[in-house]
Amino acid sequence: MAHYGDFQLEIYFGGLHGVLPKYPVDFAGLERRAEAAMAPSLLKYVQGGCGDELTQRRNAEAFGHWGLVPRMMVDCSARDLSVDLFGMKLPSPLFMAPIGVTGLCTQDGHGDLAAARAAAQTGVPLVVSTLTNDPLEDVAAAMGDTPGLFQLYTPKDPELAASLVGRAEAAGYKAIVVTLDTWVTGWRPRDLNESNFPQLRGHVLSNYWSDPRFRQMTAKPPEEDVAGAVMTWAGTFGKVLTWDDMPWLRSLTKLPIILKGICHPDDVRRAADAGADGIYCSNHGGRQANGGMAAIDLLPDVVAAAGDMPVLFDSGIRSGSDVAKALALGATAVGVGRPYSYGLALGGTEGAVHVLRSLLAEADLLMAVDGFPDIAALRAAGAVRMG
Ligand SMILES: Cc1cc2nc3c(=O)[nH]c(=O)nc-3n(C[C@H](O)[C@H](O)[C@H](O)COP(=O)(O)O)c2cc1C
Ligand SMILES: O=C(O)C(=O)c1ccccc1
Repeated sequence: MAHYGDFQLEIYFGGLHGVLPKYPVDFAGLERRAEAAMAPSLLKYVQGGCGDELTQRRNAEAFGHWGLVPRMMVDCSARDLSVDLFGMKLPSPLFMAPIGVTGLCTQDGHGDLAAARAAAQTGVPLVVSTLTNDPLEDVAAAMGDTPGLFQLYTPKDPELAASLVGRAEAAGYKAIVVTLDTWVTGWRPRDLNESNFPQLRGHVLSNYWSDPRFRQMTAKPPEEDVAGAVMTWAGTFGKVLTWDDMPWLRSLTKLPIILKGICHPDDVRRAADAGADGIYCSNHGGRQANGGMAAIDLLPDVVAAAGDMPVLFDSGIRSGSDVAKALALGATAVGVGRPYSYGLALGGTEGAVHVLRSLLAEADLLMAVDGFPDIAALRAAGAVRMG
């Protein structure tokens, strides 16, 4: 039986023939390489966060005060990392979180397609941002048999919202992830000090440019007047959503709706009452609000309130043990964010695949050593809070 952990032996055996891994297998090494390779403005945008980035740092550091307790004499020679999510049988609990500048992360500007191909190669689903350099239909087509989810930034124009969701459904996406925490952009000093905001320079707006409704909203076709179209985009980008909008959102699609940015158990209950199908616990990687708690510390209460609803999680996942801890604390599926952007920047599809395989190999080997043959066992064991 093949296991994700086999990547380890592949690397060691490669070394016997003088072949070393092309990219670092750890986050710190990966980030160092990305710092040297990426264009400074893109690096700032990806690496940076809100305020003094306290929440962003906490997100990653907080995994350190959660511990797994190993169990021995359990046969873990065969491991099963698969999970069920809305009827999809996924080979692993990992997914790629939506990253709106994925398109820019490869030099050719087609990073969204490169990420989609990484999804195709690994079976790790990609949550495709509203902000892409290639239209959502083209990104879906590059995913092969791996399911994709579409992340919606809900525009103020209701017809544009309906059009984007309808296109996603028609293109075969399996769920709509509605991001709630970004109708306005957080205070990001690294970007502000350089006036660095890629969208306002006309990047990653292809889903708008290609949209029939958006094209009705601009005076001239976007190709002829990028600056004008960008202003139309800025005018419609972020609708202020409240619970009263849920019936309308629900009416747009038959697909499962997942609400991204939910961190409070009362909001979980309201989401369930309002007809949401899934919860996505995340603080946007500390990019939107600073001063908050680490997302992983909020996950247990979110899971408890969610009952049978699946809970997706991201914010601070940097290693396979982080993945395992999020699962032990009740996440149904775990999102990797910044690390795969760095993988894309270093080696396109190959680099992203490397990052995903490294995370999965570490999680798999941890489960093997610690006596958890599958995700259910990990979840049943839980994690212990220290300090
Ligand atoms: C550069 C960048 C762009 C992002 N763009 C989006 C986006 O378009 N839509 C969205 O819902 N979240 C977006 N996010 C948030 C991610 O989906 C995810 O919540 C975050 O990256 C998790 O934090 P981590 O990468 O530090 O683990 C973005 C994150 C980064 C780093
Ligand atoms: O950069 C982000 O995190 C992001 O998702 C975003 C997208 C559009 C406007 C502001 C923030």
